[in-house]
Amino acid sequence: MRVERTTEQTVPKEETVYTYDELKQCSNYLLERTQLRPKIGIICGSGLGGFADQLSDQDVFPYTDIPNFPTSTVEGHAGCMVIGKLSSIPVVCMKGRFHHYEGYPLWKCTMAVRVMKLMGVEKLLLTNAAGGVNSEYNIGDIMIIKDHMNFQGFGGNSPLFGVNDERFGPRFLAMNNAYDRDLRKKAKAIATEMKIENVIREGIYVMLGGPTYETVAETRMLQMLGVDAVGMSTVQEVIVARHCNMKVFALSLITNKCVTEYENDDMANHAEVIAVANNRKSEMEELSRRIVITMNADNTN
Ligand SMILES: O=P(O)(O)O[C@H]1O[C@H](CO)[C@@H](O)[C@H]1O
Ligand code: HPA
Repeated sequence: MRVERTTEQTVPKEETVYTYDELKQCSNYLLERTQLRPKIGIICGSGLGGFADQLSDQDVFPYTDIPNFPTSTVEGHAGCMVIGKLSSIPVVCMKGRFHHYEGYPLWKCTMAVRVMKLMGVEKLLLTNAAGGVNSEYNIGDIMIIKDHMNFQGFGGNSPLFGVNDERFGPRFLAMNNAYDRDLRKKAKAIATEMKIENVIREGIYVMLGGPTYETVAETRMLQMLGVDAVGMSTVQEVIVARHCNMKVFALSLITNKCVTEYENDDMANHAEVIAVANNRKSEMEELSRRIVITMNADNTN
């Protein structure tokens, strides 16, 4: 089902998943318009798209120009693909991701990961803004994602639902070590070099459907389950990236503390999420830059 918006109404329509050829059309469109051949892909979280501005020799493609592409509708997600060089390394960067709550099915939210794969991308760096569930986490902490809980999967939804196309990957997929152990270890060493180890955490991310933030009862449940941070993205992209055998590394910026007391009137809000992302911009960008250099130097697969 797809949700198609008109000015007055929301009309659900039948829709089938992208074919291999449709995704190939997208990757061909991009490859025909850039000299660069990136092997590293980046997906930027809410308010974190400024990362793409660091790239030199940029070729910029608004999603609205790329054939078959969805559009970004959320503030803090500019909605373009930037191909350029980061410290001389060719990369392709999504400045704006697609979320399930925007009305896109999970297979549609993740289509750009497969487009990147068809372009030749082998490694994926993802960032997101997330709420701190772990009571020891502070606003502005940067969490290296160690693992996730796929709540959509528990509920019977997956970006891999439907007929499996073996050209992308296998029908059944192991998900241990989804967030590459070696890259996580190296990222911690980089954080120490940068002298930001005091704000670095490593933990478990969960994606809920949104767009509501969590109730007190939901946050308490997540704490009991061992969740450290909660957001509304990333998990589906990681599943699709692992399905096509990309190496994955991901960072959550803790933009707010989830409320666990009924007497607490703090209200999570997107303006605060964007503001915190803006404040931590330089650390997130420098850490990500150094991780890209590390990913580029790593020849294992
Ligand atoms: O995960 P990203 O895209 O960073 O965005 C996060 O911020 C928004 C909520 O403020 C949600 O979309 C949540 O997922
Ligand atoms: N909950 C869910 N998603 C989020 C949050 C949150 O508290 N903060 C940023 N994205």
